[in-house]
Amino acid sequence: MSHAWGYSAENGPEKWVTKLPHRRWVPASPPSTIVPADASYDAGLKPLCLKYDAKDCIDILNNGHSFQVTILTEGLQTDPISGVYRLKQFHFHWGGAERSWLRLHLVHWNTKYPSFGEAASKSDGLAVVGVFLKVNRAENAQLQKVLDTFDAIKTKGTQTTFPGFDPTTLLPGCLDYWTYDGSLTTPPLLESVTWIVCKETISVSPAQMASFRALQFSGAGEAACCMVDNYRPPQPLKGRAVKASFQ
Ligand SMILES: NS(=O)(=O)c1ccc2oc(=S)[nH]c2c1
Ligand SMILES: [Zn+2]
Repeated sequence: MSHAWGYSAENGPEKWVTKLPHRRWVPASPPSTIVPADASYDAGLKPLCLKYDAKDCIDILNNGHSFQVTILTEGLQTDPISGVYRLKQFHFHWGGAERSWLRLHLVHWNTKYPSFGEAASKSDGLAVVGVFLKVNRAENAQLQKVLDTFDAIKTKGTQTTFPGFDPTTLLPGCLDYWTYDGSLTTPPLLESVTWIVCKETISVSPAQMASFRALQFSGAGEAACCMVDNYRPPQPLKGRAVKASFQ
């Protein structure tokens, strides 16, 4: 596997900061769990309104860290921060003791900037909607459409078309959320993310969790390395305020 960043002991989160020599500190990315008592209700926060049109769904790619679905559609219409954000891609992270959790990240960029790349370097450039997924008996039928592509994207660098998928089908029914400023959870760890984390979770079955863990970090022809624990461990809030859209 390449010496680039990853999630192993050799190239994992403890080593990432060494790859960012210009950084004297490790930017705080979102804590993996939010302590509701630490959040303060903000009546000024707008309802989370997510509208995506599946007609421009592009493809699904195993990028060696996770898999990512790229969709070119309208994104957040209104949001806790001003401006219109466009969905760029969504992906997942998964792991934990007893293989117990997954995180969905819907990545949006502020269209006041000319591109995602430009936006990613600006403090108000990105908005990532996070949804926690819990493993229990229930199976999410819409999510299964994503998992049905896994045979075609088993190894790093493989991709396949993924037409007509609407990511809103993966969202919980209630869109109450917490929001706070943070960073990307993977290199380059840019501090350009407004995190918007849904209070409600969605469920996946153990069989669906096993499908995620059967993907591989490794490329075809390399020693197989299962894609597991592809997440950055929880980071301290470092004094960042967490606001809640609900009481
Ligand atoms: N995991 S995440 O913080 O949502 C996220 C979103 C977009 C990204 O683009 C690069 S490059 N790294 C990224 C990490
Ligand atoms: Zn992510």
